[in-house]
Amino acid sequence: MPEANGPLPPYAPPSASQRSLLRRRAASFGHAFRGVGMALRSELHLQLHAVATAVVLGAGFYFGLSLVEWALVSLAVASVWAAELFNTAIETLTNLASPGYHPLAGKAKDVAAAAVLLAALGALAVGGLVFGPKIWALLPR
Ligand SMILES: Nc1ncnc2c1ncn2[C@@H]1O[C@H](COP(=O)(O)OP(=O)(O)OP(=O)(O)O)[C@@H](O)[C@H]1O
Repeated sequence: MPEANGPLPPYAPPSASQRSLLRRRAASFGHAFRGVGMALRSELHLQLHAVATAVVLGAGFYFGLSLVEWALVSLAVASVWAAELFNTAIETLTNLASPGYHPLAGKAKDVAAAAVLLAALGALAVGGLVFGPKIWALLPR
């Protein structure tokens, strides 16, 4: 480990194994973005989330949220997106594994949907607590 302000170690170009690691990491990001794109194209719920996210970000800038408020809103928005994406993945796998009716398939889908509901309720609570007082203050009295 070089001393602070000490001489920098000589530049070593990434080795072949490091380059392939970087390529794999970059490919993983590509797969993840492709997953978001595919889910967005097929799922109406996610399209609505995209609109809701744009509205929330716009409202956040309009009201000039504090850093902590931005952190809470970001977590709430991300948790709903994550829950929806997991739900889509579980629905897709369930349809593949059990195209016909099966109580376990129904259970998997219901539990995945419950996770979305929970994330959405949490986001609603955060949205109400962060934006509620600001909107209230704008209302004419
Ligand atoms: N293969 C199945 N076997 C048993 N029950 C199922 C099956 N598929 C769906 N269900 C039941 O029907 C409900 C709705 O399933 P569906 O696949 O239509 O999901 P959804 O919530 O309408 O999804 P989305 O609207 O996001 O596509 C499930 O939550 C589950 O209770």
